[in-house]
Amino acid sequence: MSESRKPHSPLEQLTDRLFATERKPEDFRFDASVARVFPDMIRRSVPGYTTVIPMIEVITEQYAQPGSHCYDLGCSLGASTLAMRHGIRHTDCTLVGVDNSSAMIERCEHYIALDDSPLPVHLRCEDILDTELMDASVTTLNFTLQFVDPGKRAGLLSRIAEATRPGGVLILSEKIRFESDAEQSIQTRLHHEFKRANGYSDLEISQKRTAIEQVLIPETLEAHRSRLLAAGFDQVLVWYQCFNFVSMLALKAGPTDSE
Ligand SMILES: C[S@@+](CC[C@H](N)C(=O)[O-])C[C@H]1O[C@@H](n2cnc3c(N)ncnc32)[C@H](O)[C@@H]1O
Ligand SMILES: O=C(O)C(=O)C[C@]1(C(=O)O)C=C[C@@H](O)C=C1
Repeated sequence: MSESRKPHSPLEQLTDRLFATERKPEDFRFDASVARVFPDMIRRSVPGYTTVIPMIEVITEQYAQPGSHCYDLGCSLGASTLAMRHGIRHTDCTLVGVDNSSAMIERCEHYIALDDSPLPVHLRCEDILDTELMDASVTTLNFTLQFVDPGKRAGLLSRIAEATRPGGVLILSEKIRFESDAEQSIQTRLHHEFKRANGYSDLEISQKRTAIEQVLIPETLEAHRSRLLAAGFDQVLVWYQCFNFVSMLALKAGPTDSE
């Protein structure tokens, strides 16, 4: 077999060039071509991603409760799942990763197998809108809710809040939009500069923007905050922001919180 026809190993680190040449406009999907380059794509596209992932481990360590379930909803290749796995200190916790892209789940299995932590990871190739949630202490939606139909977001968050134990949390990372047009335009420009600094061309930035326009629907921080409170969480705080990307922590009050 010639060098160029060798099959890629499932874990080979490939550079994202998906939007580098002119292509016909099509909605972005998490298919096999995206799964192949995803570690490179998300690191070069989401400001703060390389900080958020290790902090998910720190937050999970604080809030994972013995005997509870921990969920990573929209786990992709398992970067956030592995951060949770390393943060969980209780051997009787059940860690579940869910994604409805079979290309992502297949590769995720390889990454999980390579990781040496003993806690089992249960992977489900399912829609997070249908997946069963119960007795949770930590749930993560790391840049996933933004891809869910806006009309279905409140129902999902209510189901998560209902499944969460007192003292448990939801880690919610999202691309956001801003009330003020002036701020929207500054933060978008800075995000695009971040992409440029990471080697993306103007063509790549503009074609990706068109591809995600109808698929990734950002909301304001206030919309997130009020919906999380309405869903049944007691407190919402922003623990990270870089340009138009934020990560929030939504908490359910614990048994000792009012003392
Ligand atoms: C930006 S990626 C998440 C990144 C990942 N959490 C990480 O930290 O590396 C979004 C993922 O959500 C998945 N996704 C989007 N909508 C979904 C849904 N309704 N049900 C299940 N997975 C979904 C996509 O397939 C994709 O893998
Ligand atoms: O907003 C953009 O330009 C992005 O590329 C963001 C984003 C994301 O936030 O998930 C979009 C799709 C890919 O999953 C990687 C990054």
